[in-house]
Amino acid sequence: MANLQLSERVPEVAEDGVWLECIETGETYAPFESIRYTSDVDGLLEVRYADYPGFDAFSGRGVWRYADALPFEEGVSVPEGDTPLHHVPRLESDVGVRSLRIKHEGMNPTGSFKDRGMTVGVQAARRLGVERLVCASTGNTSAALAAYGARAGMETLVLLPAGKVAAGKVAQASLHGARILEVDGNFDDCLDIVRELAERGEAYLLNSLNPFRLEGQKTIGFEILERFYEDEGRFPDRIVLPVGNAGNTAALYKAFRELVAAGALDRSEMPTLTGVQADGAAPMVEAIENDRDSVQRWTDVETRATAIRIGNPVNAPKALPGIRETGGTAVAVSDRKITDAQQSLAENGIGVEPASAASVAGLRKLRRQGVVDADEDVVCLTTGHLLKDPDAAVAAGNDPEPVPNDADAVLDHVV
Ligand SMILES: Cc1ncc(COP(=O)(O)O)c(C=O)c1O
Ligand SMILES: N[C@@H](CCOP(=O)(O)O)C(=O)O
Repeated sequence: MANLQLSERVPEVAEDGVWLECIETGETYAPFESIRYTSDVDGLLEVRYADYPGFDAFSGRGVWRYADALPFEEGVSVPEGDTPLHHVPRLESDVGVRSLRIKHEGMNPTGSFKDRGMTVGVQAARRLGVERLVCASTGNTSAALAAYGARAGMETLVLLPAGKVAAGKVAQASLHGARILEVDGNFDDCLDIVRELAERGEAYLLNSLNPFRLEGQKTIGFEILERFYEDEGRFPDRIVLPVGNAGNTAALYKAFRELVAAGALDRSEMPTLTGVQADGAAPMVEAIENDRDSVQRWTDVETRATAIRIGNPVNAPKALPGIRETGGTAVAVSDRKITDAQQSLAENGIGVEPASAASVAGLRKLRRQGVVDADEDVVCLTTGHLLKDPDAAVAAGNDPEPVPNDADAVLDHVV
């Protein structure tokens, strides 16, 4: 059973009040010594700090506004974070909750939340002096790693499941100069290979197994709480998010635990974490429904929301306690409902890729089931931009209508 308690003792291995801790064994590690943080460690690592700051310590903008809660003062930055928390009054009344806001992470520089992780993760790579970066990806991680690796002047390898990555993401990885290695397997197979490369010391792994990645991603939680409080004078009751490798679920829970440790948030104020997966790739939902402490890997996964086509969420040991400790749940939705939600968001002016829309589809389902109450304040996380997956957008949107090259004929056509 994972121990996610934020310890009070500062171990000798700490550098500037920062260390790594195994969540299974409690073993502590120097933060910037080894690039093989997956080999001799029994469980997932988490970054721990001697001090946890409250909201009043934060200043500036974007991810680095939260530098006091991060392992570095600055990172390899494009810059990232500071994404909108949209009001959606029509969708709010359609879903039937007291308030609904959309935190649109698609507005990050490469179009997904991964940038928040990479600004910290690639800085860690710099600090470690590594030259070669690697990731497995359903697309967005590869786009972000390629961009941040390029900015840091590092060699970047990305392993993708052949034929299963949306066009916009491959285009990004390609133009930013990553070597794109297409594997005849799914994302989980790619991650197995990447872990082995990292364990052999051949490259620095920048998937969300890397604890520094999740430090950047926890700033989503800080931003949501700060902005919501500024607007409404209270914290949201619930955050609904799509789940793939479960990094964001783990990262948001860490943000809440740190704010509690700082005395800036009461435990009872932690928003309820609510994960959403696609019907065809729902191992986390299965674990929650069966009250299990770990997930069982799904070897056959399929969904139109290719970003979350994942059968073995590596952050489950951090994320399952996050869902349970906040009183949350997890739910699976069909591809049809994901597309409906993508269309609803688009009708409200918010363009997202399919995986992102899973959050709204999940909220609708839970509201219908009465799991979410009508008097709740809810934030849905939308994780990637519409242009990431142009084929899905074209399939879900209106078809172009051919018209003659003549103004009168165009008017005749539109009346
Ligand atoms: C667009 C998008 N949404 C959601 C997810 C799932 O996020 P997580 O892996 O943090 O659960 C991913 C990648 O995994 C993604 O690319
Ligand atoms: N959706 C992800 C899958 C990998 O997730 P990571 O957060 O562990 O890097 C992607 O975009 O590749």
